[in-house]
Amino acid sequence: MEKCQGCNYYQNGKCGTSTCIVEEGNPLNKIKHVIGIMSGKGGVGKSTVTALLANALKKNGNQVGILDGDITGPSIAKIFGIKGPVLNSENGVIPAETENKVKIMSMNLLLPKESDPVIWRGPVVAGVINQFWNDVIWGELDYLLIDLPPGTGDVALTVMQSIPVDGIIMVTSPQSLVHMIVKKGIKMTQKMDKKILGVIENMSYVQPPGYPEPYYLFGKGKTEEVVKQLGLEFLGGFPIEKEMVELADQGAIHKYDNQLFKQLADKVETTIK
Ligand SMILES: Nc1ncnc2c1ncn2[C@@H]1O[C@H](COP(=O)(O)OP(=O)(O)OP(=O)(O)O)[C@@H](O)[C@H]1O
Repeated sequence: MEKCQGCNYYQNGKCGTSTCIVEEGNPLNKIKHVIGIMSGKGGVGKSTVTALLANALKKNGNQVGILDGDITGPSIAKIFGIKGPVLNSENGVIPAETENKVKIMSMNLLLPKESDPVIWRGPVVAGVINQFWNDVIWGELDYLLIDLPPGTGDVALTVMQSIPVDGIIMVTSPQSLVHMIVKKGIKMTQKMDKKILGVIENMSYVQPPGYPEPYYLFGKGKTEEVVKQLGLEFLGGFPIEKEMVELADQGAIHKYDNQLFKQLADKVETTIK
């Protein structure tokens, strides 16, 4: 895995060319659509949004996979309660499967201990993404969601250059600082000629039990305004949700249901067909 540099990737015993090309992927895979979940800044809830969207797409009757592109800070396996190691076959790596039958490939499923750090330079990390695309037997999927690491670095670049991404969903939290950083992700996506499906605001508000109105800790409507100024679609605001975090911490995020994500899944299905 550590043999190739930059856009290079290790396949069939040799490194690919240094030019970034769109990869065909494993011939055993029939992946209809690829969607990247991105944000400029860390900790805004990308992995949470990825997991909840995957659940909603699955519930709508789709075959769904999640490629955890956050190689150095993977959290997808943990919030679904999945542990490695994943199995290898002669045709490639067999992804793990969640209780609700979402396929998952994450760096944590390859590490001896989930708390072991991955201390690799960017190009090596980017190479692993290509391997997760090429060497994992995803089989037939309607949607592969890629949970990108925060920022506009090597991994985001590799995903946009070498994987046929149909669209990007941007995740932000309501603070203006995050808006500024999210704009960088939006500009990068536009430069790479990828479609932005819209922006979702996570941790929009809080509604403690017994309170009649939602409380907007960081102000109401600012994200929507910024998103509209950029000519993009605002996909809605998801609140700070105690029940969801408790389930995620127990490794049972598949048990959480939410109408906003049902709507998001419906939207994805009608936009990307
Ligand atoms: N709507 C929410 N309500 C409450 N807690 C949330 C919400 N969304 C995310 N969190 C919590 O915030 C933390 C960060 O979320 P998450 O891992 O999804 O963010 P991320 O953007 O993927 O982070 P990273 O930058 O590390 O990849 C987690 O503990 C998660 O449970």
